[in-house]
Amino acid sequence: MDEREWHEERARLAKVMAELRRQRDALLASREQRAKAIVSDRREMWEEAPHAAAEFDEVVEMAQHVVQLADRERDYRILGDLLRRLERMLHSPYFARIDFRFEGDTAAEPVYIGISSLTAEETGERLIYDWRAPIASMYYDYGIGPAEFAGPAGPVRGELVRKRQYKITDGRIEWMFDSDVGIGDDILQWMLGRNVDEKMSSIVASIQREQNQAIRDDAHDVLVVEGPAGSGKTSIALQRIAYLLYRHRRSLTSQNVMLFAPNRILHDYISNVLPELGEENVQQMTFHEYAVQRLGGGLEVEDMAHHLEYLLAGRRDEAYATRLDGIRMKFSPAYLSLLDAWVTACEQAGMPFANVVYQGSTVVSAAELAQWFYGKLAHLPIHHRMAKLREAVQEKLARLEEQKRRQYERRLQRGQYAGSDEEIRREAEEVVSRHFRRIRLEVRRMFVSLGPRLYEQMYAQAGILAPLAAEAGVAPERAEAVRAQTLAAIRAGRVPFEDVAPLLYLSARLHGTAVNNRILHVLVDEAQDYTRLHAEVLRRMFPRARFTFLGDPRQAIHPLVTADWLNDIGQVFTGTSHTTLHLRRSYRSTQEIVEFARHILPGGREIDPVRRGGEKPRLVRVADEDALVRALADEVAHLQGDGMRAIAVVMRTDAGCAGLYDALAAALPGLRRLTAEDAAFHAGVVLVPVYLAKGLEFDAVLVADASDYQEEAERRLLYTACTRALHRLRLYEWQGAPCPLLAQVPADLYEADVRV
Ligand SMILES: Nc1ncnc2c1ncn2[C@@H]1O[C@H](COP(=O)(O)OP(=O)(O)OP(=O)(O)O)[C@@H](O)[C@H]1O
Repeated sequence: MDEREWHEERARLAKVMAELRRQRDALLASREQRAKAIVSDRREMWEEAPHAAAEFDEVVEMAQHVVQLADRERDYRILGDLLRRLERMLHSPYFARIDFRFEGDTAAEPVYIGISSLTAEETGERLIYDWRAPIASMYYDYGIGPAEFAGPAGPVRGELVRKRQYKITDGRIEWMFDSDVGIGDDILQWMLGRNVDEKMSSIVASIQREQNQAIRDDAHDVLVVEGPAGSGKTSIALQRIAYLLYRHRRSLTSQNVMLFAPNRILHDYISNVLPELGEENVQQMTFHEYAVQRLGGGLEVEDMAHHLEYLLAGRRDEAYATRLDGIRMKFSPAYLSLLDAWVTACEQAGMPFANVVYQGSTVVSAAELAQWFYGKLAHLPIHHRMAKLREAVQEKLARLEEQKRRQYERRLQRGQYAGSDEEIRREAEEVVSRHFRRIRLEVRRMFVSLGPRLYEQMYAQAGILAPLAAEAGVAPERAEAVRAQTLAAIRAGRVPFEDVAPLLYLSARLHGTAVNNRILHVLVDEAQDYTRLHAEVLRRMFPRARFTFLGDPRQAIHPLVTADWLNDIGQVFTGTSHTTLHLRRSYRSTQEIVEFARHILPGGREIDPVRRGGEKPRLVRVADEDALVRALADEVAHLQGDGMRAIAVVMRTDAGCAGLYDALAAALPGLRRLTAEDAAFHAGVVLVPVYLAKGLEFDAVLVADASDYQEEAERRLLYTACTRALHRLRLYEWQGAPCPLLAQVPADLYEADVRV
């Protein structure tokens, strides 16, 4: 790039910076004025607040004051948001420019692209386009040559004649260069060569074409994004949220979007991306948190982490074997039919209603509920019946409350209570409505508990699992053992992981519709760890939502979960428009790490690493635990010397981490152990079980117990562990106990080392 171009670009940047500063200063002044007005409004309001016996006019005036104050406060907040956006732009106003020649024109127009748009106030000139604007999509989708974007009246065609990328920091151009294909690999290399930060960053400056398609898909109700480890699925989820919030800004706010991720650590790790993009964080949940919320208190619901720990580290006894048989049956497609059949049966008879009892007396009896349910409501579908039943109970309670209130009022009037009629009425109302609030809570509890009771009732039927057993390859008598085990758990108030989705499904069938109408878009990251039943539950619980599922079947860490339903999404979301996008490239790890990791999996060869060279992974053999600890400590020191900050010692289980922690912490002061109870990501040196490391990334990964991955079902687990690494990967085996899952990895893909 020649000096003249540098000069022009610097001059343009100076013009943009001057406009940004002008707008910032104007905003600051206007905000200050508003702040003063708010303070004086508040003071005036308190000083002139009408006294208790105020005239009607005074009260009306006061109410107007309150509304005006609320308006001013809202404006003040909006100004604050705008100001934050301008401050961010003052730091780095744009990251790219495309020059586009509209069809029929002779000259090309430069289009500068940044996190937000900017228009010059005096001239109306558009100085920067938001990366989400339709015209900006050409930056991601095309190289030099013919290009088009979606205009309001159809495609707008023309030619891209230049594509330029910038790195601007604190209003200074650090570098810029032109590229003629996609987004220059140089930039990508530069972005990927960095070290892991405390939190994930946005990727707007280098979104790749295949990713852009996923981010901007707006034509489908259900979108599935499948791609290998490090292909940017989590990044896509977040930039897609930002895109949807922009595109539908009149009808969609952050309150209407829900993001499911596997654990709180990951939630914390990604929590900066949306604010960085100028958007508020959306609602984030784990499926477990959602289940606890839906199923009400009083039940002990097992989460994924504790469940996996049990599967991987639990004692292999009779109970363990029974549980495994149970999981096989409960994850099979036929289980859904069994649950449906049970609901159908209960539509005819046997719904497990309970008496609603308050202070020893029955307010609504189970028999009465059943009479309504199977009587005048019998013609309705079950969830309508349930809604009507609730209404009927509410009405009955309202009548009862009125009756009680009158009774109580009469008692007060007859008694010693000294007060005006009005005071007596108010006193009676207060006391009685306090009681009825509690009764209503009891009613709510009874309805919420119907799901678990229905499930328990199903498991109380001998032979109920028999039809499933054959399909899941489980002997009939084993099915009875599963039944007894599940029944005992549910009766003890425990909900094992494999029963959580079924239970929620039953609840959804019962209470279905009226829930979560506010949520209009649900995104599910790490979708490969969900079963079809999970998806059925989500569909029913968010009836107005569109869905985005992002996952990688090769990283399904549950040994018995196969996310086949993701390939058959139309079966779950019948009657919706849906599509699946496949990503091929992997951005996280060096080429050497991807090469190594993909040999762990059958069929892993299709993964296309972005060409970024590094060191070969190293396989280290150690004699005993002392040698392991020494080798790990030396390696960490060495990696830190090379500038790596985020280093994970990954083990198969939490029990493994607990066993190694004391010895390793003595050799590595500052080591942190991450457990399922943690809610924050730390970019230092951590000891972590693999199922908690999923979704995260580290500069270097040290798989401390490679010898322990012995079973075929654990391939995906080992693959997931290895693919957390950006730059360096080390695996440690016991001498004489090689990991059979590494047998197919060609010897020239790693370096072998022996430490004794
Ligand atoms: N287009 C891109 N430009 C720059 N960096 C990218 C791009 N796409 C992905 N990355 C980076 O690659 C890494 C992996 O991305 P991300 O975590 O979103 O992938 P993933 O598919 O969710 O991975 P996994 O399935 O292994 O959890 C992140 O550091 C992300 O910032």
